[in-house]
Amino acid sequence: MSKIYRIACIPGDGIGKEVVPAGQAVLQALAATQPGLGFKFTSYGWGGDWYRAHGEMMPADGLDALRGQDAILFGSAGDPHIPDHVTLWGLRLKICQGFDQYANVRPTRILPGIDAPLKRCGPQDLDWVIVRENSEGEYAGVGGRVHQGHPLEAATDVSMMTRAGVERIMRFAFKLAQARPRKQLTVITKSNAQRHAMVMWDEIALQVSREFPDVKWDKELVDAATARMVNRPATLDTIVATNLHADILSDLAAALAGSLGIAPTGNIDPERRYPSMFEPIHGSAFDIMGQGLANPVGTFWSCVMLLEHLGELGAAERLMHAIEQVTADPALHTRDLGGRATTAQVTQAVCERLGAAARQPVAA
Ligand SMILES: NC(=O)c1ccc[n+]([C@@H]2O[C@H](COP(=O)([O-])OP(=O)(O)OC[C@H]3O[C@@H](n4cnc5c(N)ncnc54)[C@H](O)[C@@H]3O)[C@@H](O)[C@H]2O)c1
Ligand SMILES: O=C(O)[C@H](O)[C@@H](O)C(=O)O
Ligand SMILES: [K+]
Ligand SMILES: [Mn+2]
Repeated sequence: MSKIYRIACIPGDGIGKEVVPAGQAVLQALAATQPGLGFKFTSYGWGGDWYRAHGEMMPADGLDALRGQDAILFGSAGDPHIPDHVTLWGLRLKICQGFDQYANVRPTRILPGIDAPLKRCGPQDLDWVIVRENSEGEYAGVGGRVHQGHPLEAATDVSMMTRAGVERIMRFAFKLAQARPRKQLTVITKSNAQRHAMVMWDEIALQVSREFPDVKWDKELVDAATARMVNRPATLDTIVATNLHADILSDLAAALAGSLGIAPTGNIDPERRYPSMFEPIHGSAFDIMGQGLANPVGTFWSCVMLLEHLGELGAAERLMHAIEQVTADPALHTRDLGGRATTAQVTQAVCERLGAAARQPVAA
């Protein structure tokens, strides 16, 4: 039985336009070497260029086009000539919130061949998954601005947390921690300073923890967590944090594992009411866009997560193996990793490794 998955591709802006086609190329190479697996890609030219032409980042009814797809492969929202809040809210958040993709999952490991910056941290010491609450908190969008330009101008961004929202992300994180070998979860908080919503966050963590007696868990204030990530990385495994805290911690995690260009993410609707969306955690990278220098590995690893979400575990494993063979070779490192390889060379190398793997005789 042949399965053709429908994948919506939204390159967006900046290096998103370079890494998403690279991701499609490796998925295509995977399908070409695996009978019974296929992809039908539909690309959407939404983002900054669409905004210049139509006055919005994506069409008002754009979610309807995505609704019937099996998954979404996303690049980045962010254009040097459009305010960042317009691009982010008009595209990425419109999809994440519109499809209630409330669990943002961000694995970090030091891949083979990567020279990570911490001198006392070997690959075995850093193997984390950060679970980012992806629907509310600091990204609730609640707030306002009045009397602009006047001395009495005022502005607020209100972090909104709901019991339902916190319960579901805690449950997701405990379940994920339970499925990992160490069964260990660290709940990131700031309930010393933020005395309402973060206190509720802590209380709900404790309540949900009772459903998972086999998971060891602890609590860490977010500022101390940054130091722990650097000084005692091996004491962490699964981590759950609010929308903004996890956004920040995951860029730090990516840097500690070698580069922002490697880190993947899935914006997941665990209930599968809507398609989930996979993307590298990085943004448009204005400083290198259009030069063919972007590291596509974060997008490739996001494709692995996409395949896992679709239940294609064998294909996911094959792709991850090909990625790791390529990162193991310093001649195939892009500039962010200290190398000279281009996006195209890394992409071709992963496609070649997939072809070679397909030709290996299958062990009986
Ligand atoms: N999910 C998203 O759509 C998303 C995520 C982050 C930032 N953004 C947007 O992107 C724009 C730029 O944001 P920023 O500069 O803070 O973050 P960024 O992630 O775009 O770039 C930060 C630094 O990391 C480098 N970098 C990032 N990805 C790389 C890759 N694949 N290969 C090599 N180097 C890479 C960049 O060159 C830059 O020096 C902003 O508009 C921001 O809002 C969007
Ligand atoms: O806050 C943002 O800009 C986004 O969350 C982005 O940084 C991301 O990590 O997706
Ligand atoms: K991105
Ligand atoms: Mn981010």
